[in-house]
Amino acid sequence: MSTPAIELREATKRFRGSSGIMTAVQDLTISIRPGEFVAVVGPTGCGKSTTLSLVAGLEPASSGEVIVHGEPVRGIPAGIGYMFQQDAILPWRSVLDNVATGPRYRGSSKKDARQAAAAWVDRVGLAGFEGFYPHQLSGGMRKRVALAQTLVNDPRILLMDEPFSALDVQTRGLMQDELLRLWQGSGAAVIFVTHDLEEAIALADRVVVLTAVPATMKAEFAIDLPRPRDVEAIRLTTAFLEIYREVWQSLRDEVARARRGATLSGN
Ligand SMILES: Nc1ncnc2c1ncn2[C@@H]1O[C@H](COP(=O)(O)OP(=O)(O)OP(=O)(O)O)[C@@H](O)[C@H]1O
Repeated sequence: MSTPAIELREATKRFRGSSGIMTAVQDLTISIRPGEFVAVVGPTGCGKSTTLSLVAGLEPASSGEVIVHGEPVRGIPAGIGYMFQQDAILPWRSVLDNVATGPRYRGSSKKDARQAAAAWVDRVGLAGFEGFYPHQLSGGMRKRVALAQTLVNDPRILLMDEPFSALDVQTRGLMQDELLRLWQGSGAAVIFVTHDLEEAIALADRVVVLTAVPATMKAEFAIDLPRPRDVEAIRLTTAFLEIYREVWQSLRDEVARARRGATLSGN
C-alpha cells in the first residue's frame, strides 16, 4: 500500500480565546490517498477550516499527529496548493503575471515562469486575457486565474476551502466541471471543504461528515459515481439522489446540534 498523501491521527486543536480554551478539532483521524478527492462537510463553525490549517502547517496540532507524505507536519509542507473563498490574485498584476508569481517565487527565470503561466492560462480557458487586470475580469474568470495560479505549481496536495461559494450557481457549476477536468489524472490529493452537500457529492470520491464543534469524524461515504463526471448531469441521476439522502441524514443531525448550540450561546 502506498504512503497516504495526508494523515491525521487523533489530531486535536485547541484555541485560547477571551472566554477560555475552546476545542475546534478533537481526535480527528483521517487518511487520504494520493490522487483521492475528499470533500469535507459539517455545520457552520465546526472546525473545517481549522482542519485544513493543520494540514497546511498554518496551525500546529495541540495533540495527535498530522502527517503529509509520510512526514510529520512542521511548518508549511512542500507541494501544497490552496484555494480559498477569497482568491489571492494581485490587483496590480496582469493575469499572466499573477499566474507566473508562484514559479518566479520558486526560482524559475522570468521567461520560464511566463511560459508555464501562459500554458495554464490557456488550460483554464483564459487564452486572450493574459494582459487583462483583475478588475477587468468577471468573478468566474478571477476564479479561473486563481485555479491556474494554484495548479501552475503542480501541487501534490490541493486544499480548497469553499473556493466557489461566492459564485452564482451557473458559474459555480462551470468551475466545478473545470476543476474535475484539471484534477483528473493529476495525481493530486484534494481536500475540498464546502457547505454545499450537492457540490461535495458531485466532486468527491469520498465525503467526510464532521460533527458540530469540536470537529470529529461523524461518518464517511464512498461516492461510487462514474468518472469523468458532468456535475450538472450527475445531480439528476437516481444514484446521486440516493447518496444525497443518505449523507444528508448524517449531516442533518449535526446541523441541528450546531443550531441548538448557537441559540444557547446567543450567536
Ligand atoms: N485562530 C483562532 N483563534 C481562536 N478561535 C479560533 C481560531 N480559528 C478558529 N477558531 C474557532 O474554532 C472554531 C472552528 O472554526 P473554523 O473556522 O475551523 O470552522 P469552519 O467549520 O471552517 O466554519 P465555517 O463553516 O463557518 O466556514 C470556531 O468556533 C472558531 O471561532
